[in-house]
Amino acid sequence: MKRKVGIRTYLREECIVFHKTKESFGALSNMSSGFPITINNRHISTSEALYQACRFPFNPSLQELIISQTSPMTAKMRSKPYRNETRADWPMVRVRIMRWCLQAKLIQNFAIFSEILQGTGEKPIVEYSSKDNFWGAIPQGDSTLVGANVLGRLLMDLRLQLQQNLFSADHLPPPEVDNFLFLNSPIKEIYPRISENDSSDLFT
Ligand SMILES: Nc1c(N[C@@H]2O[C@H](COP(=O)(O)O)[C@@H](O)[C@H]2O)[nH]c(=O)[nH]c1=O
Repeated sequence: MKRKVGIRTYLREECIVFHKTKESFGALSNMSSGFPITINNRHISTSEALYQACRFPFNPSLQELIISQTSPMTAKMRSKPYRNETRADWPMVRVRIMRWCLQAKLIQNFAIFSEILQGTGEKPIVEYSSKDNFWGAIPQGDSTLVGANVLGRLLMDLRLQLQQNLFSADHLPPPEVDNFLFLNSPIKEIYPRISENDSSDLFT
C-alpha cells in the first residue's frame, strides 16, 4: 500500500545536511562515487544507478544501459525517457527498494560507509534538494529545510541499526518485492564485496 509520508521541518544548524557529493557528508548521497555495488556478479558504480535500474525489471537492456554509466547523474538521465515504463507498482515499492539499495551500499562498502554513517552522531540527516521534497527537503528561508526527507530518514534507520548492532554485515536478503529482477534473473541474497579495499572508484 502506498503510504503518505509526513512532511517535516528541519533546522539546518541542528542537522547533518548533505547535498553535493564533494561537500560535507556528500558520501551519503546516492550520487556519490566510491561505493560500488555488485549484484549477480555485475559491477554497478553507484546506488543511484542500482535504484534507477530497479524501475525496469522487465527491460534488461535498459537496465544494462543504466548500470553501464559510471556517472550516477547520467544513469538517472538515461532512465528519464523511459519513466512511463517504470514498473506499475513503483509508488508502492520504491521506498522498500531504496532501503535495500542503501543496505546494499553499506554491506558492500562496510568499513567506510559505516564509519561515515556513525560519524553523523545523533543528528537528523537531511538531503538538501532544491525541488524534491519527497526524498529530500527544500530550503524555506535561510535556516530551515522542509520535506518528507525519506532518504535522510532511511539513512537514519540504517544508522540506528548499526548503533544497535542489528545490521547484518554478512548477508543481505532481497526486499519483499515481486518480480525483483535484474538482467533477467531474480536478485538473491547479496554478500560483502571481496574487493572492498579496492577503492579505485573513489577517484573516478
Ligand atoms: N541528489 C540528487 C537527486 N536526488 C536523488 O534522486 C533519486 C530519486 O530520483 P527519482 O527517481 O527522480 O525519484 C534519489 O536517489 C534522490 O536522493 N536527484 C537529482 O536529479 N540530482 C541530485 O543531485
